[in-house]
This record gives sequence, C-alpha cells and structure tokens, in this order.
Amino acid sequence: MLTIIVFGGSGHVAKTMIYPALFLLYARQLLPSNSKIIGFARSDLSREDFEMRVVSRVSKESFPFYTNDTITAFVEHCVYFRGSYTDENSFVKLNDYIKGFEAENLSSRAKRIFYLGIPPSLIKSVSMALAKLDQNLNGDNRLIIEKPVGDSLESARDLLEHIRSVWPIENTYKVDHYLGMEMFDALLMMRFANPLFANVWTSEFVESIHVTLREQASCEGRSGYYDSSGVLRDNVQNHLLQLLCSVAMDEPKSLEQSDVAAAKIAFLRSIRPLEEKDLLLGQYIKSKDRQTVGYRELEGVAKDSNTPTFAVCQLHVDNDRWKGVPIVISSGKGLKDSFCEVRIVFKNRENGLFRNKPNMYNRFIAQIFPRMIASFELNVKEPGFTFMMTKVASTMDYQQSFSRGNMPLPYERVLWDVINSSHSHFVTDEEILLEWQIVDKVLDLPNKKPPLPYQFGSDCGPRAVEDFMKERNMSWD
Ligand SMILES: NC(=O)C1=CN([C@@H]2O[C@H](COP(=O)(O)OP(=O)(O)OC[C@H]3O[C@@H](n4cnc5c(N)ncnc54)[C@H](OP(=O)(O)O)[C@@H]3O)[C@@H](O)[C@H]2O)C=CC1
Ligand SMILES: O=C1O[C@H](COP(=O)(O)O)[C@@H](O)[C@H](O)[C@H]1O
Repeated sequence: MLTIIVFGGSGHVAKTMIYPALFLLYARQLLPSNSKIIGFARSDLSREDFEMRVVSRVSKESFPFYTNDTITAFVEHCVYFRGSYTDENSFVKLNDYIKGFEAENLSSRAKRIFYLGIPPSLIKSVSMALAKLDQNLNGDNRLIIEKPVGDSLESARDLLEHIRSVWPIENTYKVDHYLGMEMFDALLMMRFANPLFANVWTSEFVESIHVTLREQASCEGRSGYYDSSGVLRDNVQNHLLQLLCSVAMDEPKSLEQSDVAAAKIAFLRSIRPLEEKDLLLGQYIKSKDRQTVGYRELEGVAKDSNTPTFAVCQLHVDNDRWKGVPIVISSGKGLKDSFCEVRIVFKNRENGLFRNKPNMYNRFIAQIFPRMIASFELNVKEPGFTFMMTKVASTMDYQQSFSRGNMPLPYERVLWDVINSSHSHFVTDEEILLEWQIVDKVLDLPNKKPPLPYQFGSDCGPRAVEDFMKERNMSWD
C-alpha cells in the first residue's frame, strides 16, 4: 500500500499543486487502489474544511474529463491529521496512525512518501523527526523536499548535509516543479534535435536571452512562507535558473539524469554571482482601484517589510558559448498578466540585402504557460508589388497539436517519478548550491534599499525597469 503524507497539508502548495496532481494520478489509475493521502498541519481543520482544501482546485471545471463520482472517490482516500512540526509526540501519533491502517490493509512492507510542503525553516526538524520514525516503520520511505532548500548558500549547505546524514540520498527528492513541466523536456528536444537551432545557439548569433515569469496572483494567504522568502528565494534561485539551464546549457551526453545534471552544473558554474548593480527589486502596493491591498497590508506581513515581490536581474556568463551575451531574468507577483516564457533574440545580419532595415532580428519564444507554445518571429514579405517587410510569428501550440490527456501536470510528473524511484525531474544538491551561489550576495544587502513600489496589476513592475533595460540596450516589451 502507498501512503502519501503531505506536511503543510493546509497550505497553498498542497491545495493548488499537490492534491490536484494526486487526483490526476488517482483518476488515471496510477495510484494503488488502497492508497491513503494524509494532510498533516497545525491548523484546526474540520473534515469539511479539509475537504474544501483538497477539492478547491480538483473540480469539474479544472478537470472536465472526470466525473464528480471520481472526485468524491478520491476525497475518500484523503484524511487530515492535526499535529505540530516541532513536537515529537505528533510524529509518534502519526506513526501509530499510519501503522494502524497499514495493518488493516495487511500491508507488511508498505511504501510511504513524506512530502514537505512547508517553509524551509521547518525542513530540518521535520526530516529529523521522520528519520527517527523511519527506524520504526518497516518499509520503503521517501522524502520530498520543496524548493527553496534553505534560505541562503550557507543554510542550504547545512541543510543538505543534515538531510544526507539522516536520510539515504537515493530516498530523497528535491523538487523544482519547473523540471516537471512538459516544456522543460520539450526545450531540450527542440534545441538538440533540430540542426536549425543547435547550430546557431551561440554568442555568434544570439543577441540576448530573457527568462520571464509574471504572475497576477498576490501573496495573500501565503505570508507565513512568503515574507521570509521573497522573490529571489521563491523562484529566481530555483525555477528561473533551471529554465535558463534548459535553454543555455551545453548539450548533455545523454538524457540520463546524471548527464543532464552535469550539463546544468557546468553551465551554473559559469554564471558570475549576481551583483547589486545588475539587480532591481520591487514590491507591489495597492491596486489603482484600491480593491486589492498592497503587500505590506497583508495579514502576517510586517508594515515595514522589505520583502521583494518583483526582481529583474542581468546575469553574466563566462563560457565559450555565451561570453558577452546579456541574460535577463525577471519575476514578479501582482502584475497585469500571468505568463512564463523564454526568449532568444537573434542578432541582426551585419551585411546582406536588407542590412539597412531596422529591427531585423529574429526571436524564438517558448511560452511555458498559460499555453505551451514555441514561436518564431520571422521577417517576411508583405504580399504586394513592393518589397515591404513585416514580422510574422509562426507558432506551434502544443495543446492544439497534441492531445491534452498526454500532458501531465508538473506535480503529477514529479510524484509519478517518486513513486517509480526515478530522479529524472529533480535537482541535485550540487545544482542547488550553485544556484544559491549565484544569488547569495544580493539576498540581504547591507543597508538594503527598500524595493521600488509598483501598483498591483501594473504591466511590468516598477517604472525604473524600463531604464534598467535601456541602460543595457534592450527593451521591455
Ligand atoms: N504555493 C506555491 O505555489 C508553491 C510553493 N512551493 C513551496 O512550498 C513550500 C510552502 O509554500 P506554500 O504552501 O506556498 O506556503 P504556506 O504559507 O501556504 O505554508 C504551507 C503551510 O505551512 C504551515 N506554515 C506556514 N508558515 C509557517 C510557519 N512560519 N511556521 C509553521 N508552519 C507554517 C502552514 O500550515 P499550518 O499552520 O496549518 O501548519 C501552511 O498551511 C515553500 O517551500 C514553497 O517554496 C513550491 C511550489 C509552488
Ligand atoms: O514555487 C513557486 O511556484 C509558483 C509558480 O508556479 P506555477 O506552476 O504556477 O508557474 C509561484 O507562484 C510560487 O510563488 C512559488 O512558490
């Protein structure tokens, strides 16, 4: 039998990512029929409150292929267990509880997955308590840890060492769910299976690289985690750098996890640590219509909090492939649109028939969400008697080209890997440390300037972003 225990079972990642992914695995009959899902957290939740959390994103609207009966049957596999992350007694009780229903299921050698969907500050004590429990649980136990692992280079080093000392490394899985996104693997194939790309993906032809994550969402309901994290720790250190790896690393020797990780590690090593001059931070204030409160007005956030909710950074890479090519990565909450994309801007031709025309660049854009799209902007001739040039995007939409049913959600892929003992879509300790090394110097700057304000719902963050880009001869469109 399989038991999945979600620590932070009352929280945002559980509600929005983990339960929906477990539902899909269940609905596709990829979970054993006697699986149990335990949401573990401190909150005093009634069965009804808990069910609401489980189904808040598991609805007919989100998953029209499945019936209400399937949703109801899934919820019956889920239970809530109230406990404390720091009280040993809670873990003893949890242990007894798990053993109780494993015995009912006559399961002598059971599989348990402990999913730590909690802030990084709690990982050490929980993984330690679970390791002790592990000695009492005769079976196959796995530990999933959410990003960010730690909150700085030093704390990550310490935490990873601690985890390695209490859990066998082959049973630990460090999640960055962007690796579970279909587009991550699709980009590898796009780059290396097409000579058209593979041959021009270098500083000789590429003008600049941009990785952008914009979110409409506020940080409401997540201050417990977010205020001690902020955008650099929340997704620049992990998601954005991983996405960057997918478009900028050298070709791995094979698709084996160890070879892909080696290519990412070599690339991450070549990125210089970020400096303050190459970074601009922002924090959202209330919306223009005053309907949405500013970050500092959220419950649980200090009135003078300087936690950034927006960042744009320029990275410098010292390797043969990208020397001199500016790389801009940016991420923000409380913006007008939600999307994530990678953009490669190709250089203008210096010579040739059309050398004097402006804006002759080509761009390749891979949108990761809301749609999964690969698009090429080409300079083409407008039909007519003269040579009028215009830019047209030629677009491949994955959802239209392939059946949606074949496209697992990122967390579904991640959980499926853990169930099947595969580390393919997880980050290695070395990658985590190199990622921290890149952002570490700018995480908590001495005499830190407060982040620049921008209105909730604004197009692209603080106004100063435009100057930041102009100074680098780039535009922010
Ligand atoms: N939300 C998201 O979209 C994603 C989040 N993650 C990661 O998941 C982890 C949790 O994030 P998220 O779910 O958003 O955060 P939440 O703030 O929702 O925290 C999750 C749960 O942890 C408990 N908790 C929160 N703060 C504290 C605290 N200071 N002390 C003790 N318990 C606390 C709360 O449960 P209770 O009080 O009931 O015990 C809460 O429900 C983070 O590492 C984040 O990076 C990863 C990917 C996506
Ligand atoms: O890890 C996180 O990711 C989400 C964005 O994930 P997505 O799958 O919706 O793109 C982000 O909102 C959150 O702040 C962060 O913790």
